[in-house]
Amino acid sequence: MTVCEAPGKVYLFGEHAVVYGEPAVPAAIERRATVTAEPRDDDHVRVEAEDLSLDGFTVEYAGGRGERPDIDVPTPLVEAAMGYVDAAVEQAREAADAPDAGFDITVQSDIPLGAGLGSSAAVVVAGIDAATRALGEPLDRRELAERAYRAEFEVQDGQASRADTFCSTMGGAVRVAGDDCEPIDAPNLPFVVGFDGGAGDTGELVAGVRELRAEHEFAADTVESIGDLVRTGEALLAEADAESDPEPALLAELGELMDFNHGLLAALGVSARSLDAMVWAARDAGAHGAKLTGAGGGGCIVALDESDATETALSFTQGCEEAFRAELATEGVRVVEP
Ligand SMILES: Nc1ncnc2c1ncn2[C@@H]1O[C@H](COP(=O)(O)OP(=O)(O)OP(=O)(O)O)[C@@H](O)[C@H]1O
Ligand SMILES: C[C@@](O)(CCO)CC(=O)[O-]
Ligand SMILES: [Mg+2]
Repeated sequence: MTVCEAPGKVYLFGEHAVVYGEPAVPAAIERRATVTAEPRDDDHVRVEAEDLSLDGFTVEYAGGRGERPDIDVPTPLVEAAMGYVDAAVEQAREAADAPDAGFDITVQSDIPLGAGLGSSAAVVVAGIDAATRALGEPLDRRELAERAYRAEFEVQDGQASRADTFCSTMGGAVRVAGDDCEPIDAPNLPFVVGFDGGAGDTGELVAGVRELRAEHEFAADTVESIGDLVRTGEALLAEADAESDPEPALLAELGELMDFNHGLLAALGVSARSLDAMVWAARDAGAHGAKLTGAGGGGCIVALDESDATETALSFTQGCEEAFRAELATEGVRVVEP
């Protein structure tokens, strides 16, 4: 039995624009998905994922005792729920050159699903790592990250960047632009997360931005402007001392860029009333800056605040279900049991 765990992430800036080759800077956070993989004697895959729940289904039964009910769960729902685990198993089989390998897989996670904290990437990264190790074919981290990207790319119908999967694999803060992925030195930033209890569909939201961008030059310019602000942010991080606490002036400048980034994401149509409400609550509480994180549509915002004020304000904000401080996860995917 092999157990691996991989972290979720917040975007300091650059989500969505990163899909079109602009740079982005995500940072891994100490919320993890844990995947257990146990090889089987046959080629079946059995998945236990207790965090996945279906909204509703129909059961049909003839009444005879001992007969199995026919449970009607719409195929797209099952596919949506299972897609990432399935794609991770496929990548592991291919990497280990074991097309018929079967597994018992268990997924547990403290990353909310579809909320912008990279739950899909964490599940895919930990899943591929656990399954390849269970087959005795561990991958180096670059190859693991690349395969995890391919899995997300496939499930999201070609609408994915390498940012989430690379960040979850490596841990810490990273910079991703196209296929250029590098860990970067960044000071330990005081991230506070607000979660509205909801979710957004990453594939759909990315497709929406893609359409807008194709239709209007000003939308394409907006995507480019996000890239410009990320380049400004990167330069600030490069000058900062990664070993000591961030200077107030750095936090103020990063915060300003985060505020700007949220405005541009909202212009691209990926914010939501609940996300805007949490962003404003954070700013009113004195956060250096606040923005939605990840695909948007619902889910989480991230703010910068070294004091408790933002977390407290968010916990009293209507529409915010949970507020918490997110510590930087300096270690990416790791083995819990060999
Ligand atoms: N604990 C889990 N168990 C099984 N599958 C999971 C789990 N967590 C996430 N997933 C898979 O990931 C999907 C959510 O991925 P999606 O990309 O939409 O959101 P996200 O990764 O949380 O947010 P974002 O991509 O915006 O950062 C779920 O529908 C499910 O298929
Ligand atoms: C919206 C997006 O940029 C981030 C989702 O966490 C999509 C991606 O990069 O794959
Ligand atoms: Mg995702």
